Amino acid sequence: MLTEEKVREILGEIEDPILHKPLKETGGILEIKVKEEKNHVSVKVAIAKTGTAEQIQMQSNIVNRLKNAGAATVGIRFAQLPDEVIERFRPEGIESEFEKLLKNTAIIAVASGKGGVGKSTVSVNLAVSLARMGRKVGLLDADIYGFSVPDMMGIVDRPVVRGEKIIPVDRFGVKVMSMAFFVEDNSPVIWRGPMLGKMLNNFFREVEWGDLDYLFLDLPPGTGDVALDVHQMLPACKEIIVTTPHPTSAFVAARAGTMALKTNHEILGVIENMSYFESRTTGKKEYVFGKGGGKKLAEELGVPLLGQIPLEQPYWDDEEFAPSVYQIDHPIGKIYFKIAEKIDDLIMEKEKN
Ligand SMILES: Nc1ncnc2c1ncn2[C@@H]1O[C@H](COP(=O)(O)OP(=O)(O)OP(=O)(O)O)[C@@H](O)[C@H]1O
Repeated sequence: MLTEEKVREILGEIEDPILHKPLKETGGILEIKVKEEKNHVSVKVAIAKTGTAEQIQMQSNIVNRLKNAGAATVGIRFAQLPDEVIERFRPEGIESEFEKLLKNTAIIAVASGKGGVGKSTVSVNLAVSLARMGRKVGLLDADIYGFSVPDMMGIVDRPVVRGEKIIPVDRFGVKVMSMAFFVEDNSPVIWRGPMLGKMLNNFFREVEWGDLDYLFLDLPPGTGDVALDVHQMLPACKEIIVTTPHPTSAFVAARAGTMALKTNHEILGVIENMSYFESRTTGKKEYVFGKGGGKKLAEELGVPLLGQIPLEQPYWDDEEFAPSVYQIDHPIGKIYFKIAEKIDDLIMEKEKN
């Protein structure tokens, strides 16, 4: 008759197929139950990667060994080891999904000083424009309290969970993840700093982003905890600063820029939003929110002014309703496309050097 101790001893010697360490070292034995009357053993083990061919091999190895030791029947459940355990045991040369993402993807945080200047609108439209160019693009709505990306893109679907990973929602060819997907009925998120950092971490590590050329992060406005977390978590992250032409907006945005520079993050450039209103009938431009804020900010930070976006709403399209996505043939859609091309050139240039 098999005892729990004996089962533990047998399982303990079996190696995690990815980490090549025995389960007794990885802490991968989660549960052992022995039903004496039926001589049935059921176990739950955690391994570095579930759903692989190696898991199936390991499963038959466990069954064989336990049956050889006297079990009549064996039941096995698999779970995923926590990321921190995997990191501790990861053999040299094997990259985590997160490391791969950091290495192969241009991560671009879109920041602003003041709220309401159009940071989310800019993030969404840059992501969509790069996807229109044929790039593989992700967009993480890191504005955890003030999430708005899914609504702006007209997303009604919710992400699905596959294995241990969350699959982002695809919209206009962009893989989107947002806190909005995890709260009900637009209720407020009432969290403190550390929880926000943890959520951000989950968004990077537990979302199946796949291969991406670009991952845009729509940061919360200002220089708070989340912006700081992003800078610390993603050392290679680049930044785009959004401002309106108003001097105050540019003055406050400069602080977000300074924060990026102080934490050694490169700023790709400045985008001035709500730059002017252009009359359809006369073609006359009116500088409703003042003039020159974007140019001044770009000069101050020593970076290019990537573009100026006038005031206008997208065309409303009943079939593909997305309140803040400018169509490809919309005058503003064309401006975004040009800015996206500039960003792509800048990134390609840097890759070459
Ligand atoms: N160029 C534009 N023309 C007209 N409306 C615009 C333009 N850009 C943004 N808006 C509108 O301005 C409002 C604020 O934009 P958005 O939510 O993108 O700003 P934000 O800086 O991300 O705000 P928050 O601080 O809430 O994150 C939205 O209603 C948006 O539709």
